[in-house]
Amino acid sequence: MDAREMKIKAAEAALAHVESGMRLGIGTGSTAEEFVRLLAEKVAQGFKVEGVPTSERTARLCVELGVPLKSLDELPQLDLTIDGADELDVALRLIKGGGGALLREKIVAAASERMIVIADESKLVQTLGAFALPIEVNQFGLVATRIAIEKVASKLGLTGALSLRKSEDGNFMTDGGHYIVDASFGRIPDAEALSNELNAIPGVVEHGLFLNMATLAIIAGPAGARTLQANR
Ligand SMILES: O=C(CO)[C@H](O)[C@H](O)COP(=O)(O)O
Repeated sequence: MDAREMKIKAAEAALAHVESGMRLGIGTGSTAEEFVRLLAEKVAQGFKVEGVPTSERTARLCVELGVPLKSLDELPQLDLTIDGADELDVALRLIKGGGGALLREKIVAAASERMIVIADESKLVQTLGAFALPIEVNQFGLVATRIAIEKVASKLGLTGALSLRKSEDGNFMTDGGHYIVDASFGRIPDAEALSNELNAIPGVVEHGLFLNMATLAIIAGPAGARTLQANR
């Protein structure tokens, strides 16, 4: 089974948790897109859902495939969000934001009663951090914010480079008009401490550590999909 087939397996298993009439948060990334494709097939057969997309990219795909959308202001309380992740551990701590949608993804997940993460097994790690942590920062004061992030990293004994994410035509810009600094820490032994410290930096708009948010993970491997339940 190749990586795409594993993503489809995880997305199929997630679809089984979706009931007609649900208000759904819809994630961003290649795994979430497999979910959107499957969801669109059900919608075409008469399944009723209303989706809130976590990015412009996801919104475009939903519109193209006929998945009905609302804004989060129209549907501020959601039943379930289905989203991918760049890394997760068995405690269902996540790193997200590889696709640059972390701010809207976190806002939508926080507005949802439940969050199901879908991923292929390559995303499951012992300790978070091999994937560079995306940190969304305000354009104003970028240098000062970088210095503040470096100070936090040093205080927590984290080493590794910070790099400003680039796109083809300059700095990568999020849907919210912010930049992303990717922090290659290698290992993040205390994700809670790092999250708290980053939250206290004014120029940090949001970061990609999603802690205590996912309620279930569906991990697909060659033998099929298995679930990990949050222990809370
Ligand atoms: O956080 C994300 C986007 O901001 C994605 O969920 C994450 O990058 C995983 O993407 P993919 O399913 O393509 O591996």
